[in-house]
Amino acid sequence: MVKLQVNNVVKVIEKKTIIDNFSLTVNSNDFVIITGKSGTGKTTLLNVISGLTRRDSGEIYLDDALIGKHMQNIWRNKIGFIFQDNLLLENQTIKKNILIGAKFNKKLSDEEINNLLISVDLKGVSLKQQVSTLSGGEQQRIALLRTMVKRNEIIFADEPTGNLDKVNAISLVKLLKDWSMEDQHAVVMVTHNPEFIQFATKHINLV
Ligand SMILES: Nc1ncnc2c1ncn2[C@@H]1O[C@H](COP(=O)(O)OP(=O)(O)OP(=O)(O)O)[C@@H](O)[C@H]1O
Repeated sequence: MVKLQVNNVVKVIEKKTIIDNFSLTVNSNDFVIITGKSGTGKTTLLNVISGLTRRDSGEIYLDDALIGKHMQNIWRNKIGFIFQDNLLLENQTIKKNILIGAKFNKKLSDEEINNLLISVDLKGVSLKQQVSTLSGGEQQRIALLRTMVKRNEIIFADEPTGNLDKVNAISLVKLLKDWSMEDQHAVVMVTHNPEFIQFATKHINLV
């Protein structure tokens, strides 16, 4: 099923065409990876097709509904974001950080949260523990959970492994991929790391 349809999108910044007639079909089970050298427009593209940034022309459809040039609430509830800087609430507990994501959805029991933590290899941490006591990789997994519990239909991720070492980076992308396959969430991820292409159902290299 087509989740997101991007047709001939153009983005011009300061008279420079950064995105030139870009088209993409994202199905509900797609794991799209966008690579490209620095400055090729990866972040700009992600921001435009996710509605964070206004496009100059072209069409974007989400679930067959044409999305206006400005992001709308109806669309916002369907999409989630993961960034390099995960912006957790440093002085709050693991539980509180995860539940921020569940706010618009349902209340999760401690047992459900513990099961989620196990699913991202964080067995043994306490729900009352401050997130600041976790390592960078562990914090990034909490950020991933926070996004997952929103159950958005499509996740846009911009260099989500940027702060992680190689082992943690690959493990995070695997988690994202497993989750997207199990629950049929689409993912569109921007990365400079060609190692992740192995996980892609669609790969786009910007030049
Ligand atoms: N707000 C802005 N004002 C001016 N130029 C911009 C702006 N945003 C992006 N650009 C330009 O658009 C081009 C693409 O930038 P973008 O950040 O999308 O590339 P990128 O592929 O994500 O790069 P990197 O891998 O280094 O993060 C660059 O030349 C950048 O200077």
